[in-house]
Amino acid sequence: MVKKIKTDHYKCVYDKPGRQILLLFGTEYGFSEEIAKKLFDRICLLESKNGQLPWQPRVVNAKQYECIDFSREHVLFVVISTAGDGIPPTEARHFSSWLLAYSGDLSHIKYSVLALGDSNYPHFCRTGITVDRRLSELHSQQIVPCHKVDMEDWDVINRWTEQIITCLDALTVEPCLDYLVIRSCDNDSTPLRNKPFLSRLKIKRLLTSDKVNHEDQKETIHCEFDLTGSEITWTAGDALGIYPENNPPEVDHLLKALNATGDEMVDVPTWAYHNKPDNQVSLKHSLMKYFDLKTIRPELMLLLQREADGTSCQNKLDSLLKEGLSSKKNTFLHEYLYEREVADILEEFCEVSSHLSPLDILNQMKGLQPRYYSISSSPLIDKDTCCVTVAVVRYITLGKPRTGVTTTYLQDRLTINQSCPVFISENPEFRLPANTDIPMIMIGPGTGIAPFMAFISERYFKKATGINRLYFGCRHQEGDFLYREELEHWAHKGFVQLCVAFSRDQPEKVYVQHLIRKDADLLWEMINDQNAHIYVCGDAKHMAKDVHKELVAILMNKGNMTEIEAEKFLTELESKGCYQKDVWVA
Ligand SMILES: Cc1cc2nc3c(=O)[nH]c(=O)nc-3n(C[C@H](O)[C@H](O)[C@H](O)COP(=O)(O)O)c2cc1C
Repeated sequence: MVKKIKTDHYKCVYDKPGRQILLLFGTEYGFSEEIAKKLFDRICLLESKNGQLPWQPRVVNAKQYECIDFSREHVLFVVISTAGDGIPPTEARHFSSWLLAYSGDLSHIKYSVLALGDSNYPHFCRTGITVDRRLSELHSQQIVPCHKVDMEDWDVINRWTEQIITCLDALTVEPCLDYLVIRSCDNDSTPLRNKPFLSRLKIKRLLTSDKVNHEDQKETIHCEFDLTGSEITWTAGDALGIYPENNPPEVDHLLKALNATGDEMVDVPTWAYHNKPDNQVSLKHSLMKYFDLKTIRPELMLLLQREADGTSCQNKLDSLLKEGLSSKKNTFLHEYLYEREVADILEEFCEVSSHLSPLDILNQMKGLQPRYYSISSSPLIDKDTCCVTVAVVRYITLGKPRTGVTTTYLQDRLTINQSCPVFISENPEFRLPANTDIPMIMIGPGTGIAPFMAFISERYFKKATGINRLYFGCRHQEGDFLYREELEHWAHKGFVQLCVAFSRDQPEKVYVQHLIRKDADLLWEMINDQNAHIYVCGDAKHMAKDVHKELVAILMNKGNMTEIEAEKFLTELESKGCYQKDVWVA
């Protein structure tokens, strides 16, 4: 059986005049690209009315914005996410800076922006909002209001898409011959998300103890990747993107649920790294490398529902989908999906899924995305070795053991001297102070310690004289005190002021924010008199918020500020780069 799945028709070249549309995406994790391509497909389905020439959508990655002649573009749809602590995705940063600095007239452009984000982060959808505002300042005409998407809220995405489709119906655009040639400017040799470097795993070591037997024992590893021969450069504070492979028994399980052998040949999907057009691989290979077996897209449920007419699955599917696809409005569906993987769903609704072809199902599956880990080593010390700190994810849902894809790939499957695709994700808003005398307050519990290992080793290497005060937190002193030896060595030398919160070694929980509260006088002096830089790394949802609250309390109590003044003070520190965060939502 040889069938096509999603050939790369997105790279099409138009050789006849038409009405052109630019679909520009800026992505860190691939979702913006997926939506831009969906909009492309939707536009392609539009029929021309009254003898008008067809629409000619072109999907372009914002990293290639230099190929675009904006004076020749008339219809622009931007799909862009926000990354880091409210910054544009790595590959869209030059575009974003260019747009902010551009002072020409873009009044001929009709546009709309879809801003992707996650409301758990303080700067929700900041990049999309900024792009929307800037286009409006440059006198472009907004034809559909900017929509903000909270995580994967398909209700909002579909609403935006449909508004665009309706708008296009009434839009008059002068047809012309397409000028856009993308490939000519895609000559950057630096390994990036879609062009990773195959890096050898040199060292892997367990950072947590396998001797003590706590019930809540963590499993965290340190991995060292060899970058020799790559053109990769990085700065302390950046992250390493790693492409994992799925677990073979889980792939076999899914193949069984798909009624496939795995030997069927399929096209390499369009999002695959090292994508060669018209390349074919076995279905098993494709599932190993390119598909997310864990996340169930609501579209898969819709597909099953469409096919469920008259079967015993119909009621269940109808009730799951009754409130729509939105994660906000249909928590019932999303909680249900959260506990399951693709194979579970296919098995549960096998009466329907057994009538679908593997390709029907594959076309509703999410692409396997790279995962990002803050780099825990400094390039000044060894530019060819890039280290990461990874907490291995294992959990149980519905009585079945589940695993995090990349974390167990690194721990259980990738062996020493084997290679995997990696690339750098820059984090320009998380940087050491240029002046080595500046004191630093670093707050990084758990794997949040990673970039501080890079920061401290770099400052140690440079013989920096500024104070390095580190707040680290873990569950148990004997168990998950990550990099204990290195940290205690630096502390012993007086280079690091080490403050550790062991949350579960006593009846009452102690976290980093509690230590910060106790050090209020000292921290106020460091911030107010010594212009210390504050760094926070780790969980955005709880830890970073609690630490922020504690900093506000210090400014109020020790600096006699009102809450509003304290918040303003921290915002100013943030805008001067003196309060930086590298946070994530687990
Ligand atoms: C490390 C990290 C940082 C993020 N920072 C923000 C943020 O500051 N503001 C926001 O609204 N969303 C933030 N997000 C959420 C992403 O914007 C959201 O997941 C989006 O759907 C990703 O789209 P993409 O795959 O096209 O990059 C962050 C996500 C991650 C993993």
